[in-house]
Amino acid sequence: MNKKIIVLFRNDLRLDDHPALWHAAKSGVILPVYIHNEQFSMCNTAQSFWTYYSLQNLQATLDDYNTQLILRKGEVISEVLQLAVDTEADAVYFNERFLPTERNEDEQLTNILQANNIEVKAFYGDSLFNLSNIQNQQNKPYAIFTSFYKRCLQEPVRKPLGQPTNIRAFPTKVSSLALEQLQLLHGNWYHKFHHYWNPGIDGAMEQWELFVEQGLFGYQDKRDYPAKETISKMSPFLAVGNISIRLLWATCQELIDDEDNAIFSQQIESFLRQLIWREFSIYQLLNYPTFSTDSLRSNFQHFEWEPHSIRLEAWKTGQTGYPLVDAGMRELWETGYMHNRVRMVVASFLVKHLLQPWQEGYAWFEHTLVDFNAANNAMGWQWVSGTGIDSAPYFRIFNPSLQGEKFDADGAYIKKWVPELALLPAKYIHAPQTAPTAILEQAGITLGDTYPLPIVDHKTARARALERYNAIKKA
Ligand SMILES: Cc1cc2nc3c(=O)[nH]c(=O)nc-3n(C[C@H](O)[C@H](O)[C@H](O)COP(=O)(O)OP(=O)(O)OC[C@H]3O[C@@H](n4cnc5c(N)ncnc54)[C@H](O)[C@@H]3O)c2cc1C
Repeated sequence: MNKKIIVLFRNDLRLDDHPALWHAAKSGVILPVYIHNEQFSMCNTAQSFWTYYSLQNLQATLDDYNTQLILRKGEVISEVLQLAVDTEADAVYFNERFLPTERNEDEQLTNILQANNIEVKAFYGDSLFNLSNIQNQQNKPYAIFTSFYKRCLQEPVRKPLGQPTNIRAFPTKVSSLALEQLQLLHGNWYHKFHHYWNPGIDGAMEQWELFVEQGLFGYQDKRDYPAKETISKMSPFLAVGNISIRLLWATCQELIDDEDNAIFSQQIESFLRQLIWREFSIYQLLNYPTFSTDSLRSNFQHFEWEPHSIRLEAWKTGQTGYPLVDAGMRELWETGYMHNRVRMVVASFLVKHLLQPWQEGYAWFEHTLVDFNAANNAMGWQWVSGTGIDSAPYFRIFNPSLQGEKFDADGAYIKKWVPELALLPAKYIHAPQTAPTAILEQAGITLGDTYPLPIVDHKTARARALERYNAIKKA
């Protein structure tokens, strides 16, 4: 009963429904540990801001149990082994992860610890379903989302475990680095993120309750409109595990089961469907280990991209002359987040209008998104680029101006993030170059000076992209 157990915290920075912690708390005394590996976790990203404040919040929550979170920096396997030896730990518990590099690391860690007679227990990680059990009738991975989705709905989702009632710390003191020594924060780019987010366990619960109260019951109808705040914004909390995906699922199921909510069940189910998109992305990462680096459709190896640093920079900085694209890219830089509809439009624009390899977009999102997640990011880019399985066909090319007219009809989203267009009437806001000179003057806009002219012409860019695509179709 008094086993000494090290519990590793990685992308599960919470106490609630944390299987490794839950089982360790029942079996002995605990040493909670977080090891920052600069090699794997990219430094100086928007997500390191999130991790920093999540760790701060996790430590504060553990204080209630008189337990210290031990922080270390360096190579994970040797750090864990050293800690286990120094503290005479009997066991190391952790929740599984999904990235190939992480799975490899966990496997090596397990082997080394076991070779040193230290028990290792790995618990199922942050997915709703046991994805390794999900295969089609030919015992192959599902390639179509709808079939995968229907299959998932037949699988049980384990109820969330809650928070351990008691956590008992190791009896002896163990040295820890101070949070600052992990050097997660560099420069001051992300200070402004505090205006928009409250990372950590408490912030996750607040955000979730707010969404259930104000967004969930209208989710399906409004989720595509970036100016309407009816999406959950749970993605950054899920990315580092401030909240359990199973808790979101269980809350929604309870609401669906409540007869008073019968007329809203479709809205709630639509939200659950998005959670299964998240499962589908993890599933692809598990089945295709190079998912986040290589196009799954092999004919794209022959695609003639046009790497171009000036175009790429214009896209990154929101200076393309396409207002919806620019609004999205500036929202991203300002807040570390971008609405899903706009992510699809900016991604399509980069890959198809500007002919930049999708991996460039993936890398920029990895750097700037507070919700960066390799599986979702890879699926998003491969879906838009037409390079993935069950993805949008390459020849379907979004017209960014029409997307704006459809999903931001009055231009409220654009006006918020591209303020130099704020005085332009809605009729012209999605394509300022079509506005008469007098209207531009009244709105204080000089195209090419206060706001860029379109970096490429839509029709020409579309034709060029289709030409390139036809070339690989024949290859
Ligand atoms: C090019 C591109 C890149 C993306 N990169 C990421 C990324 O790095 N991290 C990330 O979490 N999501 C990514 N997405 C998916 C999606 O845009 C975000 O999950 C969503 O915008 C997050 O906002 P939300 O939490 O308010 O979502 P909601 O609409 O409230 O959905 C709830 C949850 O469902 C899941 N979800 C919703 N849409 C998707 C989707 N299309 N694919 C997978 N899961 C989904 C997310 O976990 C999300 O938090 C990307 C999409 C595209 C097109």
